[in-house]
Amino acid sequence: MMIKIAPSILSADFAELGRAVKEIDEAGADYIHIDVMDGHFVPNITFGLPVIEAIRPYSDKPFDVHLMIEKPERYIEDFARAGADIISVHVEACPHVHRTIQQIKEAGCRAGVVLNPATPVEMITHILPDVDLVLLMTVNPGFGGQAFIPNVLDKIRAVKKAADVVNPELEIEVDGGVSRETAKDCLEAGANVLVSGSALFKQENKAKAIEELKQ
Ligand SMILES: O=C(CO)[C@H](O)[C@H](O)COP(=O)(O)O
Ligand SMILES: [Fe+2]
Repeated sequence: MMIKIAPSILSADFAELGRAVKEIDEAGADYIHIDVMDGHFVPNITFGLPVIEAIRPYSDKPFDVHLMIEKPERYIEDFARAGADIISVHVEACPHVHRTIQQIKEAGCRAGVVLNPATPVEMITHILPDVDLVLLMTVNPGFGGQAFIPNVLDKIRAVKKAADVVNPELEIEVDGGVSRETAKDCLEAGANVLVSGSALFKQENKAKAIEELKQ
């Protein structure tokens, strides 16, 4: 499957967000990864609907919206209208995750489901055929710049193995602590979408950094 890089704008300069989105678009980002946090599901607050709407004109690349919010079903249509192309919800935040996935598709978006590092893959086995993407957190969600949790590699392999049988088109995305070193392990384990925040935004030459991650 094609390797894709999804820079996380969590590490961008928020005072210059439009410019940052344009910069990573032109540097070859495949998706623009957007971390929405509510200060409740995770211990941090980032940004929401009006910010997504405001940055939408700065890139034509798919907006990959990672919702770290409680009861995300309340806002699916709003995020679709604000410009999301992919909406991913945490299984830990969704008691009726199958219903929420259908809701995302009905809103015209691709649907993703996310697992925290300690949540077993078995939690999503039964919805693998229904989702377009599985996002495996490789840090505890809430902040950029944390250390990669290597145990998650086994979960990548397990999702890949199951997806090959029931949903071969499934994208497997990893998020948190992805760098040149850890990217290789994730790709070998079966991931094809790499989120990168702090490691990428630290680099002056974003195009080179994106290309290096792919290699
Ligand atoms: O979802 C996230 C945090 O909850 C971010 O996408 C992730 O942390 C990216 O940042 P970094 O690459 O610096 O770890
Ligand atoms: Fe994220």
